[in-house]
Amino acid sequence: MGSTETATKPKPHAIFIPFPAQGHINPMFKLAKILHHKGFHITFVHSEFNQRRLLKSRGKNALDGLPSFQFETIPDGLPFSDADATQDVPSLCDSASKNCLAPFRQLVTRLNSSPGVPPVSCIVSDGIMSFTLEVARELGIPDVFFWTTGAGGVMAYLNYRNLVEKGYTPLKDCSYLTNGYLDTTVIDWIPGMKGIRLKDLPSFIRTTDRNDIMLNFAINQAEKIHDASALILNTFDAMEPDVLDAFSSILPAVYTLGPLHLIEDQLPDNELKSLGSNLWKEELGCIEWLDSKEPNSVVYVNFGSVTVMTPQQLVEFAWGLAKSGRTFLWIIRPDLVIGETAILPPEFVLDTKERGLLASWCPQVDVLKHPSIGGFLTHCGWNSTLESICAGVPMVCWPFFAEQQTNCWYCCNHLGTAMEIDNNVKSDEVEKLVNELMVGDRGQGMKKKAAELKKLAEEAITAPSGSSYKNLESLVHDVLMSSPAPN
Ligand SMILES: O=c1ccn([C@@H]2O[C@H](COP(=O)(O)OP(=O)(O)O[C@H]3O[C@H](CO)[C@@H](O)[C@H](O)[C@H]3O)[C@@H](O)[C@H]2O)c(=O)[nH]1
Repeated sequence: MGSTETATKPKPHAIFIPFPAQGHINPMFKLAKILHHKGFHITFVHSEFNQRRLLKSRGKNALDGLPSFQFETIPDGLPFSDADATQDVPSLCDSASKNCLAPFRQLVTRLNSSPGVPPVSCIVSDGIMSFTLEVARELGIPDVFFWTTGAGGVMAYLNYRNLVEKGYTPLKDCSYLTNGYLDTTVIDWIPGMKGIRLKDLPSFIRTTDRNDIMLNFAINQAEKIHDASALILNTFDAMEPDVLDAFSSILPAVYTLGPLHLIEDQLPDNELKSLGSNLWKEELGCIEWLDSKEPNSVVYVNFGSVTVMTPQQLVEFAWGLAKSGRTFLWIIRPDLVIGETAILPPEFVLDTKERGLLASWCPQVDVLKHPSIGGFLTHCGWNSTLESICAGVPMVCWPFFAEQQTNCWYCCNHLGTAMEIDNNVKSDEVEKLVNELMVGDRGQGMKKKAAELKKLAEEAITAPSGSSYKNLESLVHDVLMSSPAPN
């Protein structure tokens, strides 16, 4: 391409629209930064609700953006709330699919008539915000879906309709939730997921209602993948080879680009790199506290941005940690406990004050790669799973909902980097598994496996032959800059 042509041709303009929740925003934000570094003009769309939270947690300039990296907002369709909390997920899914198309279309129209802004040339849409396909079709531009789960999660959701048609879900009645049916029913026909039980499939099958919002939302959104220009996953080929192999005959264009936080890490230290996406204020003192601890001595406890638990479950975790005698960093989100502020027993606080640090939110990637962290007690969200593996940290998993059960199954049974804690959590089991994780033979074996995967993750993003490195190059050149619109 000649220099005159380069000077006149507008930049490619990618509009990013994540589902408005932390675990979705983070990986999409990282990809947006990476594409900006590659010369794209970026518009990153937040919900109005999250815009308020970002301004609160990151300061009034948080959404000023940079030249060619702009933030925009659209309403999520839920009633106004001033809370600094995770929104109700089923309501948000329902509302986003019904109410976001019109404001999104208006936004794109406005951007396309804004002087100095290059025309929107591609959409990078969260896989569960598939209403964007309509706008892509109208404009004749590619719409690439970013599913922020692992490949296993996507494969499971793609088989939800089969599970309904074969009669596995909805469950006949509530007794099926506890009578062993979920634990003993092995599903042997999902490609690439041999040996998975109903218990390990994404939690929305645990319903007795065929009209359940989340069951139907998952079915509908997963089926839309076939209409997208391509599918992006924040995973890497050596992490989920069986499912990814199985995808090759089902989905034509899958781009494994992960781990994106490792690619983000390689960006030059500048204003772009320092843009952040956390909805809660990070307590940076955690890192200083970790600096004072011995290598591999600290258990890190964090259940992500959506998990909630009962006051009793909180107390079981607390006493389990206390009885383990281990040093711990426990992140307790302000809205972690159902219906109330988290209250820990005063005896627990007194008992552990020399060796426990409690905080409400932290810079998790930095925490996990800190040398003093020896293990992670997690809910097994996909980002946490990937971030833990990339830091070579083994896990104890307490999956809460969505595809966390699937991630947990995969880490425990295939990767060998995790152990599962019973859903009906008891302090004795927490104590036992935390000690096994930190000093037991099993924990040491898991740590070795995690270290091997960490190396493979690093290889995946390395030029010139890393699978994620190559996929990113071909996504940019073959799809985002030149592909025709979906039919
Ligand atoms: O104190 C904290 C806690 C979390 N995080 C970050 O927040 C994200 C949390 O993501 P994830 O671990 O995936 O958990 P959830 O927030 O629960 O994520 C939702 O989205 C994920 C991606 O689709 C799904 O895998 C989960 O099931 C779903 O609950 C990660 O990037 C963390 O690094 C922090 O920076 N600091």
